[in-house]
Amino acid sequence: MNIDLIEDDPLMGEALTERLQLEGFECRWWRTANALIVAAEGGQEPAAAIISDVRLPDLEGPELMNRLPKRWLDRPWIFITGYGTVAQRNELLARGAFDFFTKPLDMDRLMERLRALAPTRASPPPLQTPSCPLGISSEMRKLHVMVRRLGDHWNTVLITGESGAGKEELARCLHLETQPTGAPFVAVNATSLPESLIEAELFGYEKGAFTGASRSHKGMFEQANGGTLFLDEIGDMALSLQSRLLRVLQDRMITRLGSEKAQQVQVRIIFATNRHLNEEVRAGRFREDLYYRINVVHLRVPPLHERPEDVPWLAQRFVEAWNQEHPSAPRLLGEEAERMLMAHRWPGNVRELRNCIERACLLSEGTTIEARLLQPAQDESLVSPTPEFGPEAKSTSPTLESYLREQEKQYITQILAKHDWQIGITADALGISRKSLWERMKRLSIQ
Ligand SMILES: Nc1ncnc2c1ncn2[C@@H]1O[C@H](COP(=O)(O)OP(=O)(O)OP(=O)(O)O)[C@@H](O)[C@H]1O
Repeated sequence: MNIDLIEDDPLMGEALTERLQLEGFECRWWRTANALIVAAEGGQEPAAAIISDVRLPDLEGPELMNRLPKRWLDRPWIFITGYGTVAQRNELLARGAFDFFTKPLDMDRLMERLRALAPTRASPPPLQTPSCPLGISSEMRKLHVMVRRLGDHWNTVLITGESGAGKEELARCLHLETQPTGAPFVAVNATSLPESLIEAELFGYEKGAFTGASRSHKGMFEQANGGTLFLDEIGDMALSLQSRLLRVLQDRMITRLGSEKAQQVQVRIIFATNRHLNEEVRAGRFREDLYYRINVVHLRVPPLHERPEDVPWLAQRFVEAWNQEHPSAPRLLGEEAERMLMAHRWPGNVRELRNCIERACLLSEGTTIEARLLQPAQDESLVSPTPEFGPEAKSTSPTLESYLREQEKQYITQILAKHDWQIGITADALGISRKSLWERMKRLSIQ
């Protein structure tokens, strides 16, 4: 099915065109009402459906309907407006509009509406995904099917979901399954560092760009060149940084701090957040234009309690990972242990489950993991501070835990400071991955 899109805003136009094409629609994009009028008067046939902005620079969208030959009015018109009122909606519908959407635009609902208009459109054949690396639940399988469908055609993807649900895991899967082998995957957490440092981390800097910049440094965009940049916690990013990011999205050009020279990067970007970005837009904390630009394809990772089938499957994977690392002390999950895992709600999601299994493997005295060891640690169940696994919850030593936590925090902070808060170098110095460092910084509230 083909679609005529009339939209003057370049960001909105690009985002809509990209999404329509990903959904399998052909899209013809008109930047002004006049361009369309001239083409229609010259004999141009209308597409199967028309999407139009209400407020165009040269004409109001509804007025445009009056200026076009009749054959153009027989098509379903869908209007988009930033300032929708009930009266305007009723007026548009009375004039024959098929539907009316207000901004922030719900892309998924718009696509649903368009798909309903093309019931006979051959839907893409279901993909065979015999093994899904994300889980066995139907929700995770569906996500995997989506990943495969995106194939090589995506530039920007938004992943949402609760903390620890597996957004980065999904991002890695998207990268691995759609990018050439060996292409870089660079993950960066938008809130892990103060604003000034995150800019330096993202865009890089030249020697002497600021106090402490003793040598030039390649930013994350450059490091991800030819591959994927995963930008986590995008909903918490400062507005000034959002503006810079928007410019990069427009032309994929970056400029190191302290440099005059812009350079082109070929980077696909995956954004992730555990916030509702449309609410952030309404509250003025997130740029509306950036929201449109990144909301082209939206994948939502459901929290673990919405897909309980994945709990024993994931637990089993974590035990297997332990066994591979510790072949002399193999562990086994018994039935009682599995029942216990299934009974918990996992407010900290997969991260909490993984930590719980790792701890139980470590503390287990025999091969079969004792069910009593499968209690969530108190500081991981941030959403529900009360341990849900019975009275044994009190058997660990909080004093030792809090002591170790404080030591860990002090040591990491000290090494971060020593390396100018550069995540990559600090992670190397500590002998852990960047991701692990971010996770620890988050858990220990290191700002
Ligand atoms: N499908 C999965 N298979 C194996 N491990 C997983 C899976 N999903 C998540 N995990 C593990 O759970 C932990 C949290 O996952 P991840 O970092 O992807 O979550 P997130 O949603 O990005 O969290 P945050 O919002 O806090 O950044 C990680 O250690 C990850 O390896």
